[in-house]
Amino acid sequence: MTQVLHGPMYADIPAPVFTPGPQGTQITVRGLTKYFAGWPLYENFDLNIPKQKITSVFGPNGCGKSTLINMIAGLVPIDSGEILFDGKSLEDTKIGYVFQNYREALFPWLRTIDNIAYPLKLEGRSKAQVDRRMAELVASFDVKFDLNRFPYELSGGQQQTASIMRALAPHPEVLFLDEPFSALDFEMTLFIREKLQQVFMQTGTTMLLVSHDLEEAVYLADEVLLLTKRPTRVAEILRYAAPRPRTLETLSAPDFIQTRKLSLEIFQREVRR
Ligand SMILES: Nc1ncnc2c1ncn2[C@@H]1O[C@H](COP(=O)(O)OP(=O)(O)OP(=O)(O)O)[C@@H](O)[C@H]1O
Repeated sequence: MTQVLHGPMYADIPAPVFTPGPQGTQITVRGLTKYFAGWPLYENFDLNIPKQKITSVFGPNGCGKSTLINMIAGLVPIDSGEILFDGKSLEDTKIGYVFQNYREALFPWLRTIDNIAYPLKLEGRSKAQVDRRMAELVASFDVKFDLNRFPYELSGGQQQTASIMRALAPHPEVLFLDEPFSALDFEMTLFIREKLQQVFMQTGTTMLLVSHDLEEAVYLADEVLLLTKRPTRVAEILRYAAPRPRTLETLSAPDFIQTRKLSLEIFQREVRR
């Protein structure tokens, strides 16, 4: 008589159990898979992004830094996997997004002030609530330019400042920034970088920042997420705990230099692999 030694060959494969990240995790990514034109970019990718921290995303060209934050922010569909924000879905989470290309980010037919207030109006806030929030934003960004101008009448740095103010207006739980400085000159980069740091210190908003510039990535970060070439995995996550505010002196401090050096070594190892 034939004995059945194993279970049924065609039993359904059980769905993987969702394992939440450790205490203090804001975004949990599990089993994320994304193919472009039949080629895997991410396959079964897991990640925990900490709450009330700045995470910088750095990695080889084309490894999928922008696609990663765009998938988490719901701008690019995923093939499979699960992404939760503090245990909630994206639909139940307030997010803000700052695009690299500020020229196309603001509505050209709205005055800058109305661009910034736009998400508050979408939320149905009263005029008094909008005015109060606008006053707070103007104070915290120390805005010196005329918000009644149209975006095309502003400099690039002023437009990007307005984009960041708009993204922060509704008090997002998470702020996504895709290379927010790359289209700005050096002076404006320094200015906006400091503003972002100030806002972070005031509000503790979780930020996920894609950067091409390693110095900038480390300077702002609590964690540097280093990615591999595609199919993309986490190469390493480096913690950088220098106190804030970080200043020009930070750039020559031993722990900053050490973190940047280690990031560069990991990056080069992954590029050569
Ligand atoms: N809509 C798309 N269709 C096909 N391929 C895409 C699409 N979007 C992105 N890709 C490919 O996916 C890969 C990752 O792109 P992504 O822009 O996310 O990378 P990145 O790391 O941000 O790039 P970079 O370092 O150049 O800014 C690239 O090879 C890109 O060509």
